[in-house]
Amino acid sequence: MSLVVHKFGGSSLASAERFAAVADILQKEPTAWVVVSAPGDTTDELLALAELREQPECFRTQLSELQQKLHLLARRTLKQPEALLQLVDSWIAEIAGFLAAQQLNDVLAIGERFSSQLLAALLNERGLRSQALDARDFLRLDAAVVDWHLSAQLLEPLKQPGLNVVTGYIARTIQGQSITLGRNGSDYSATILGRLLNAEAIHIWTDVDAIYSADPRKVPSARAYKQVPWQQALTLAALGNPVLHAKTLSPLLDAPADLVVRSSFNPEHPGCKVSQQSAIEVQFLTDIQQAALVSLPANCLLNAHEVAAQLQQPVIAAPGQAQQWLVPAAAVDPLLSLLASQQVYARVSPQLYHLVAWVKPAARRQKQVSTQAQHWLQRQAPAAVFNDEQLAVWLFEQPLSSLELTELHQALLPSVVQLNLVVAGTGNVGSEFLQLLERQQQALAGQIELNLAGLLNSRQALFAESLSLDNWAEQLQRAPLYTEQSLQLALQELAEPKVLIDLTPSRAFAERYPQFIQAGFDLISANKQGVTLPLAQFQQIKQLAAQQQVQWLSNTTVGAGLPVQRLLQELRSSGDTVHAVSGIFSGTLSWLLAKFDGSVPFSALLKQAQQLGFTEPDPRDDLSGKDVQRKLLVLARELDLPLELEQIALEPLLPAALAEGSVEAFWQQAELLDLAFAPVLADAQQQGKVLRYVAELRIEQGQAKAQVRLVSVAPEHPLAAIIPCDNVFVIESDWYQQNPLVLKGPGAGRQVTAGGVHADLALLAKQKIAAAKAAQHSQAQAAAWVK
Ligand SMILES: NC(=O)C1=CN([C@@H]2O[C@H](COP(=O)(O)OP(=O)(O)OC[C@H]3O[C@@H](n4cnc5c(N)ncnc54)[C@H](OP(=O)(O)O)[C@@H]3O)[C@@H](O)[C@H]2O)C=CC1
Ligand SMILES: N[C@@H](CC=O)C(=O)O
Repeated sequence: MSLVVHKFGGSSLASAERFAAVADILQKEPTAWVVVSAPGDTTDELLALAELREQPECFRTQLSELQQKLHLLARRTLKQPEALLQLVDSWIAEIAGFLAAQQLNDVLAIGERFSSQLLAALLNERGLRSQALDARDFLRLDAAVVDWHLSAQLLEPLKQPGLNVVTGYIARTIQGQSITLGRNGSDYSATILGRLLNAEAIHIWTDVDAIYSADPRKVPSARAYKQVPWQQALTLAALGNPVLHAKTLSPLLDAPADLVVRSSFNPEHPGCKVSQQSAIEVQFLTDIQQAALVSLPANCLLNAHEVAAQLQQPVIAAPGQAQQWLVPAAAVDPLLSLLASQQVYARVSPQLYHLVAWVKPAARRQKQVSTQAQHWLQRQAPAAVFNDEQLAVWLFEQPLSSLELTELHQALLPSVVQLNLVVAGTGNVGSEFLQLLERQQQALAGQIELNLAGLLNSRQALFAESLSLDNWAEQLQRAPLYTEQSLQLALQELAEPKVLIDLTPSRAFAERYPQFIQAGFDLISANKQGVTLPLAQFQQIKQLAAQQQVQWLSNTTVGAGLPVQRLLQELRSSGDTVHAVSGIFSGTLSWLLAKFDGSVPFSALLKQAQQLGFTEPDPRDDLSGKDVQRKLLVLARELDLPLELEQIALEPLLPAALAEGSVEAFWQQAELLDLAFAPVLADAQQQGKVLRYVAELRIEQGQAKAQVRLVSVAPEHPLAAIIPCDNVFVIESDWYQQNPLVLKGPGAGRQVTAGGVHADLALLAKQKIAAAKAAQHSQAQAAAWVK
């Protein structure tokens, strides 16, 4: 069974209300493991108390205040606090003795012991089976290194069903002395426990629900990430980021668990996942106020990561310079002592620097910074620059102000509008669309970021802050199976603006458009099912889209990349009235009938058309004329004609015997097509004509008459002179009566269709850019009015 370890920090346990909020969270997870820190500032108060040891009066006053504080918290949290009050009194009575015996860690342990007892008691009062566990009863460290074997052995008999609430921050040495795990020690306890229990995930509950691209107190425009790839989290941690510590991540280096940072103040938010499986691309800007540059002798083989782990301080090898290390000022002396103990004598820069590091986007591995960033750096003139594919480090002689850091952040991570893309369907059209996406991203870079945030096929779905285009197929293959509910949840959570691009052939999927619109999506469909739903259902989606002010673009549903719907829209918006639309609407049938001369069997040609990506997933949709019937309906609806599919007369090409059964069964008997088509071709050839499958919509006195059928035309007929796969749209209108308007070109295929979908996307992107500019403009105007 999947197991999650939840860790709650001091701010999540600072009051009775916070304990109640934590219990509310755990109510939904009745079999989880929980790690707790001391409530609020209790550890600092215990440390302050220890310092007052030589001043008995002050010591007694502080001790009594602490006792009262813990009593009050227990009373406010529990209905029956008596047992815990007695326990607190016994711990308080022991403090002086511990201090006299120089056992400070036993004193510090009181904070976590109190939290675990209080939370377990509260959970029991709520009817959730739970026990408090003192981590010192199982967690053993030998010279600051976890003894995994012994700890696991000691933990085994302590496990109980229900909730196990474990003290964070504290452990024991092999010799049995209490120890603490240092700064952010409870996070470390949680990941150690996660590994001991083989947990699926460790949720670190704190007061933020994201990991930011920079410290939001210094850089107000910092981006909140919902997912961070493991490797980048490690780099960020190595740089001393306060949200993630290298030590916290270390137990999970060779374990498959995810680490999730969540806010106990906003428990519905899924938080930020640090995932080993993530293929997303994020970047960070982080700084260290006072850093020294340490130069090591050329023959020194020490590794900065290992030294950092030993010192529990950030020690970073300067990118591209293994013998030059960067360390915070406070770590210089401990580092020099450690080096000296190994006969390594290093040179330390005479001055301290303000270090600014840029953790680069993982997928693009940029070596160059943007021109804007280059200009900024020229102006600021850093004293030293180190750069490799993953990290850039600049050393400045003066500290950078918050404004300067914000400028650099803006230059490195420009805040252009981001449009989140979810692509449904990764077959012929979908994979070609993804192939073309990078070029479109680059073409629109600086104006809008076309961010691939979700991908799905009929089984699996993959969502992330930003998906890499390099290996989307492998990523999707490894992604979990989804249900309707899980998919809807993931779609709902995605930030707006967002567009769902439907490249599936599925009617069931198209019937979910109202849900997608309600979740805030614009829609782009190559799938014809949505635009050809029964009229009432279609109109309901159109109305909903209008109400929610989202777009529904579907230009590729007819003529693939040919802009036939847009042409009709333009004519109508210019005051013209369309009287008829006719022509060849099927790329597959156009190709087959132009190629079919009897030299190659019809069934073999059909197979080729499928391989070329022209046919529908089920080619009977093409042969039956249904696909053409649908396309004619789409154009009729574009002209606001209230037509249903069944009102379009259809003459199928497909022999009735092949209409039933699976696609596989159809392909097995496809030679029946050869028998059916040979006489049709012979008949046309005898008359000196060619075969064409045509569609026609005529509007006479407000009444629409529509039909799709096979015809034979003379070689001089306009529909005879085509290149195989061409679609031809003949439009008759007030202004194009004698000489109709003709649109002609390839009407099927991966590239033209994917290109057409990109044309819809570019149109939508332009609208989003314009909307963002309009919003900025009105904000600026509002600001001017306020002044
Ligand atoms: N080919 C062309 O020239 C043109 C095609 N179109 C339209 O584009 C669409 C895609 O065509 P094409 O790429 O050739 O088809 P493919 O069969 O090659 O790919 C279809 C994709 O849709 C996925 N899919 C099927 N059902 C669902 C569902 N219910 N939910 C999510 N995903 C689903 C499939 O998943 P899985 O991989 O799991 O099977 C597959 O990835 C069709 O609607 C077609 O009519 C429009 C204009 C031109
Ligand atoms: N199968 C269709 C593809 C485009 O819609 C066709 O052949 O026209």
